[in-house]
Order: sequence, then C-alpha cells, then structure tokens
Amino acid sequence: MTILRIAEIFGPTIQGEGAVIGAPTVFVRAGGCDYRCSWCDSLHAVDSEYRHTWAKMTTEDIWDEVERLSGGVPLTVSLSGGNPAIQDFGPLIAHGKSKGFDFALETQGSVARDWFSELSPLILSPKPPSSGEEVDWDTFDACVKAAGNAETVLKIVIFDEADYLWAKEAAARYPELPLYIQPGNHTPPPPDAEDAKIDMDGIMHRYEWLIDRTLADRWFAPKILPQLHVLIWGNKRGV
Ligand SMILES: C[S@@+](CC[C@H](N)C(=O)[O-])C[C@H]1O[C@@H](n2cnc3c(N)ncnc32)[C@H](O)[C@@H]1O
Ligand SMILES: Nc1nc2[nH]cc(C(=O)O)c2c(=O)[nH]1
Ligand code: SF4
Ligand SMILES: [Mg+2]
Repeated sequence: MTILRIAEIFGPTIQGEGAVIGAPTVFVRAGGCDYRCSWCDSLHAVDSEYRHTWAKMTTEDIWDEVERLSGGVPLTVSLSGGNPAIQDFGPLIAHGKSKGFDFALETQGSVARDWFSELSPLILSPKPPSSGEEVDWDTFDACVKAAGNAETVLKIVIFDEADYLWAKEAAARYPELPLYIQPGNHTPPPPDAEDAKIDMDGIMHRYEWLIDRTLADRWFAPKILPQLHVLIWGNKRGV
C-alpha cells in the first residue's frame, strides 16, 4: 500500500499559473521538498518543521477527497507541493485516469519518475539564481525524457535581471517545449501565516517590468503570465 505525505487537498479552484491558467482544478499538495527556494510561496509544504501538519494518506484516502471536492465530475487534478516527484504518485494517477480524470504535475525537475509519461501536462519549473538553488541539468534532462510523448512545458519564475538572462539560456536548451514565464511574488507567505496580504503594487510593477523587458528584447517565445490566483486572493491558503 502506498502511503503519501499530503500537506493539503483543496478545490475546485482555477489553475492560477501557466499553460492551463483559468482551468478548473483540484489541488493535491504533497508534503516535503528536496529544495528550499529563498522565495518559496508554499513553505508550509516544504519546511520539515511543519511535517506534523502533513497527513499520511493512502491512494484511496486521497482519491476519496478528490471525488468529494469535484463531486465526482472529471477534471484535471493538479499535483504540486513541495516536490511531488519525491513520492510515488503513480498509483493515484493510474486510478484517477481509470475514472476519466487527468493529472498535471508541477516539479522543479530534480527527480525523474517513469509515471511522468502519464501526465497532461508535466510542468517543469527550473529554479533561477535568485532561488539560491542550482539545477542539475542531467537530472532535468532525465525528467524531460521520462515524460516521453506526454505534454511537457517549462515554467520559469523571474525576479530580476539575472533571473531573466538565466531563463533565456535555460529555455534555449529546450526549444521544443512550450514556455511560460511568471514574475515572482516577493511577498510570499510565512509558513504559519493567517494573513493573505501581499504587495499588489509591487507585484504588478514586477509583472510590467517582465513584459517590457521581454518584448524590448524581441524575445517572443514565452507566454508572460501573472499568478492569477495571487491577483485574486493574495496569499490566501487553499485557493
Ligand atoms: C510551490 S511550487 C511546488 C512545485 C515544485 N516544487 C516547483 O517548484 O515546481 C509551485 C510553483 O510555484 C512557483 N513559485 C514558488 N514560489 C513562488 C513565488 N514566490 N513567486 C512566484 N512563483 C512561485 C514555483 O516556481 C512553481 O512553479
Ligand atoms: N489557484 C492556484 N493555482 C496554482 N498554480 C500553481 C500553484 C501551486 O502552488 O503549485 C497554485 C495554487 O496554489 N493555487
Ligand atoms: S522547489 Fe518548489 S516547493 Fe520546493 S522550495 Fe522551491 S518553490 Fe518551494
Ligand atoms: Mg502556489
């Protein structure tokens, strides 16, 4: 029996980022991450200090909750975290797909899994210099390979000029993958935050900077998107 550490399951809400922005989805947020990005907006699912808040759930437990939240109506389930790839979501994905649901998964690309080939899409989010983490490109390549024919997209968070230049180089490694860039939320919630306040002016300013920077550069490959859920709900948890 597969037991998974789950920080939260919520929805239905809209997918706020990237390729299927605006699409109804239910989120399953895995607990635990092999990275610790300086600006992570989901530290409650990363910091082992919050481990006691993560539920130990079987595939069946998770599926029951997804069905309850979705009313049993098939949609795309978004697997995020933490890094969902450090746990075995293969059985959940197989079960959900047999019921007509699809699965998207967000990961930084530090662990490759054979079940990536069952995703639609696999969202790979390599981390730029401002994160304080460093990409192992061999492992990242292995993630792209593991996905095989499954839809795979790149989503890169950009905070500053160094990140921007890095994103261009990173994207150039994978010219065949659809590319999404998003401005960073420089006011991510502390892990124990009740308060959903953000610096909205600052976030919009960074978004405008990223659009201007990209277009002035005649870099037309990426779609440049905000975190839509942050614009609507700020740092509120569970949306
Ligand atoms: C919390 S992560 C979880 C999945 C996986 N660990 C990853 O990083 O891809 C989900 C997405 O949120 C992005 N993200 C995290 N913190 C952010 C922030 N402060 N501003 C903008 N995007 C952020 C990540 O880059 C990733 O694309
Ligand atoms: N609505 C909504 N969209 C999201 N897209 C990626 C998210 C994440 O934290 O992985 C996220 C999230 O937490 N909420
Ligand atoms: S890899 Fe993702 S979940 Fe892990 S610390 Fe970075 S942004 Fe947060
Ligand atoms: Mg998020």
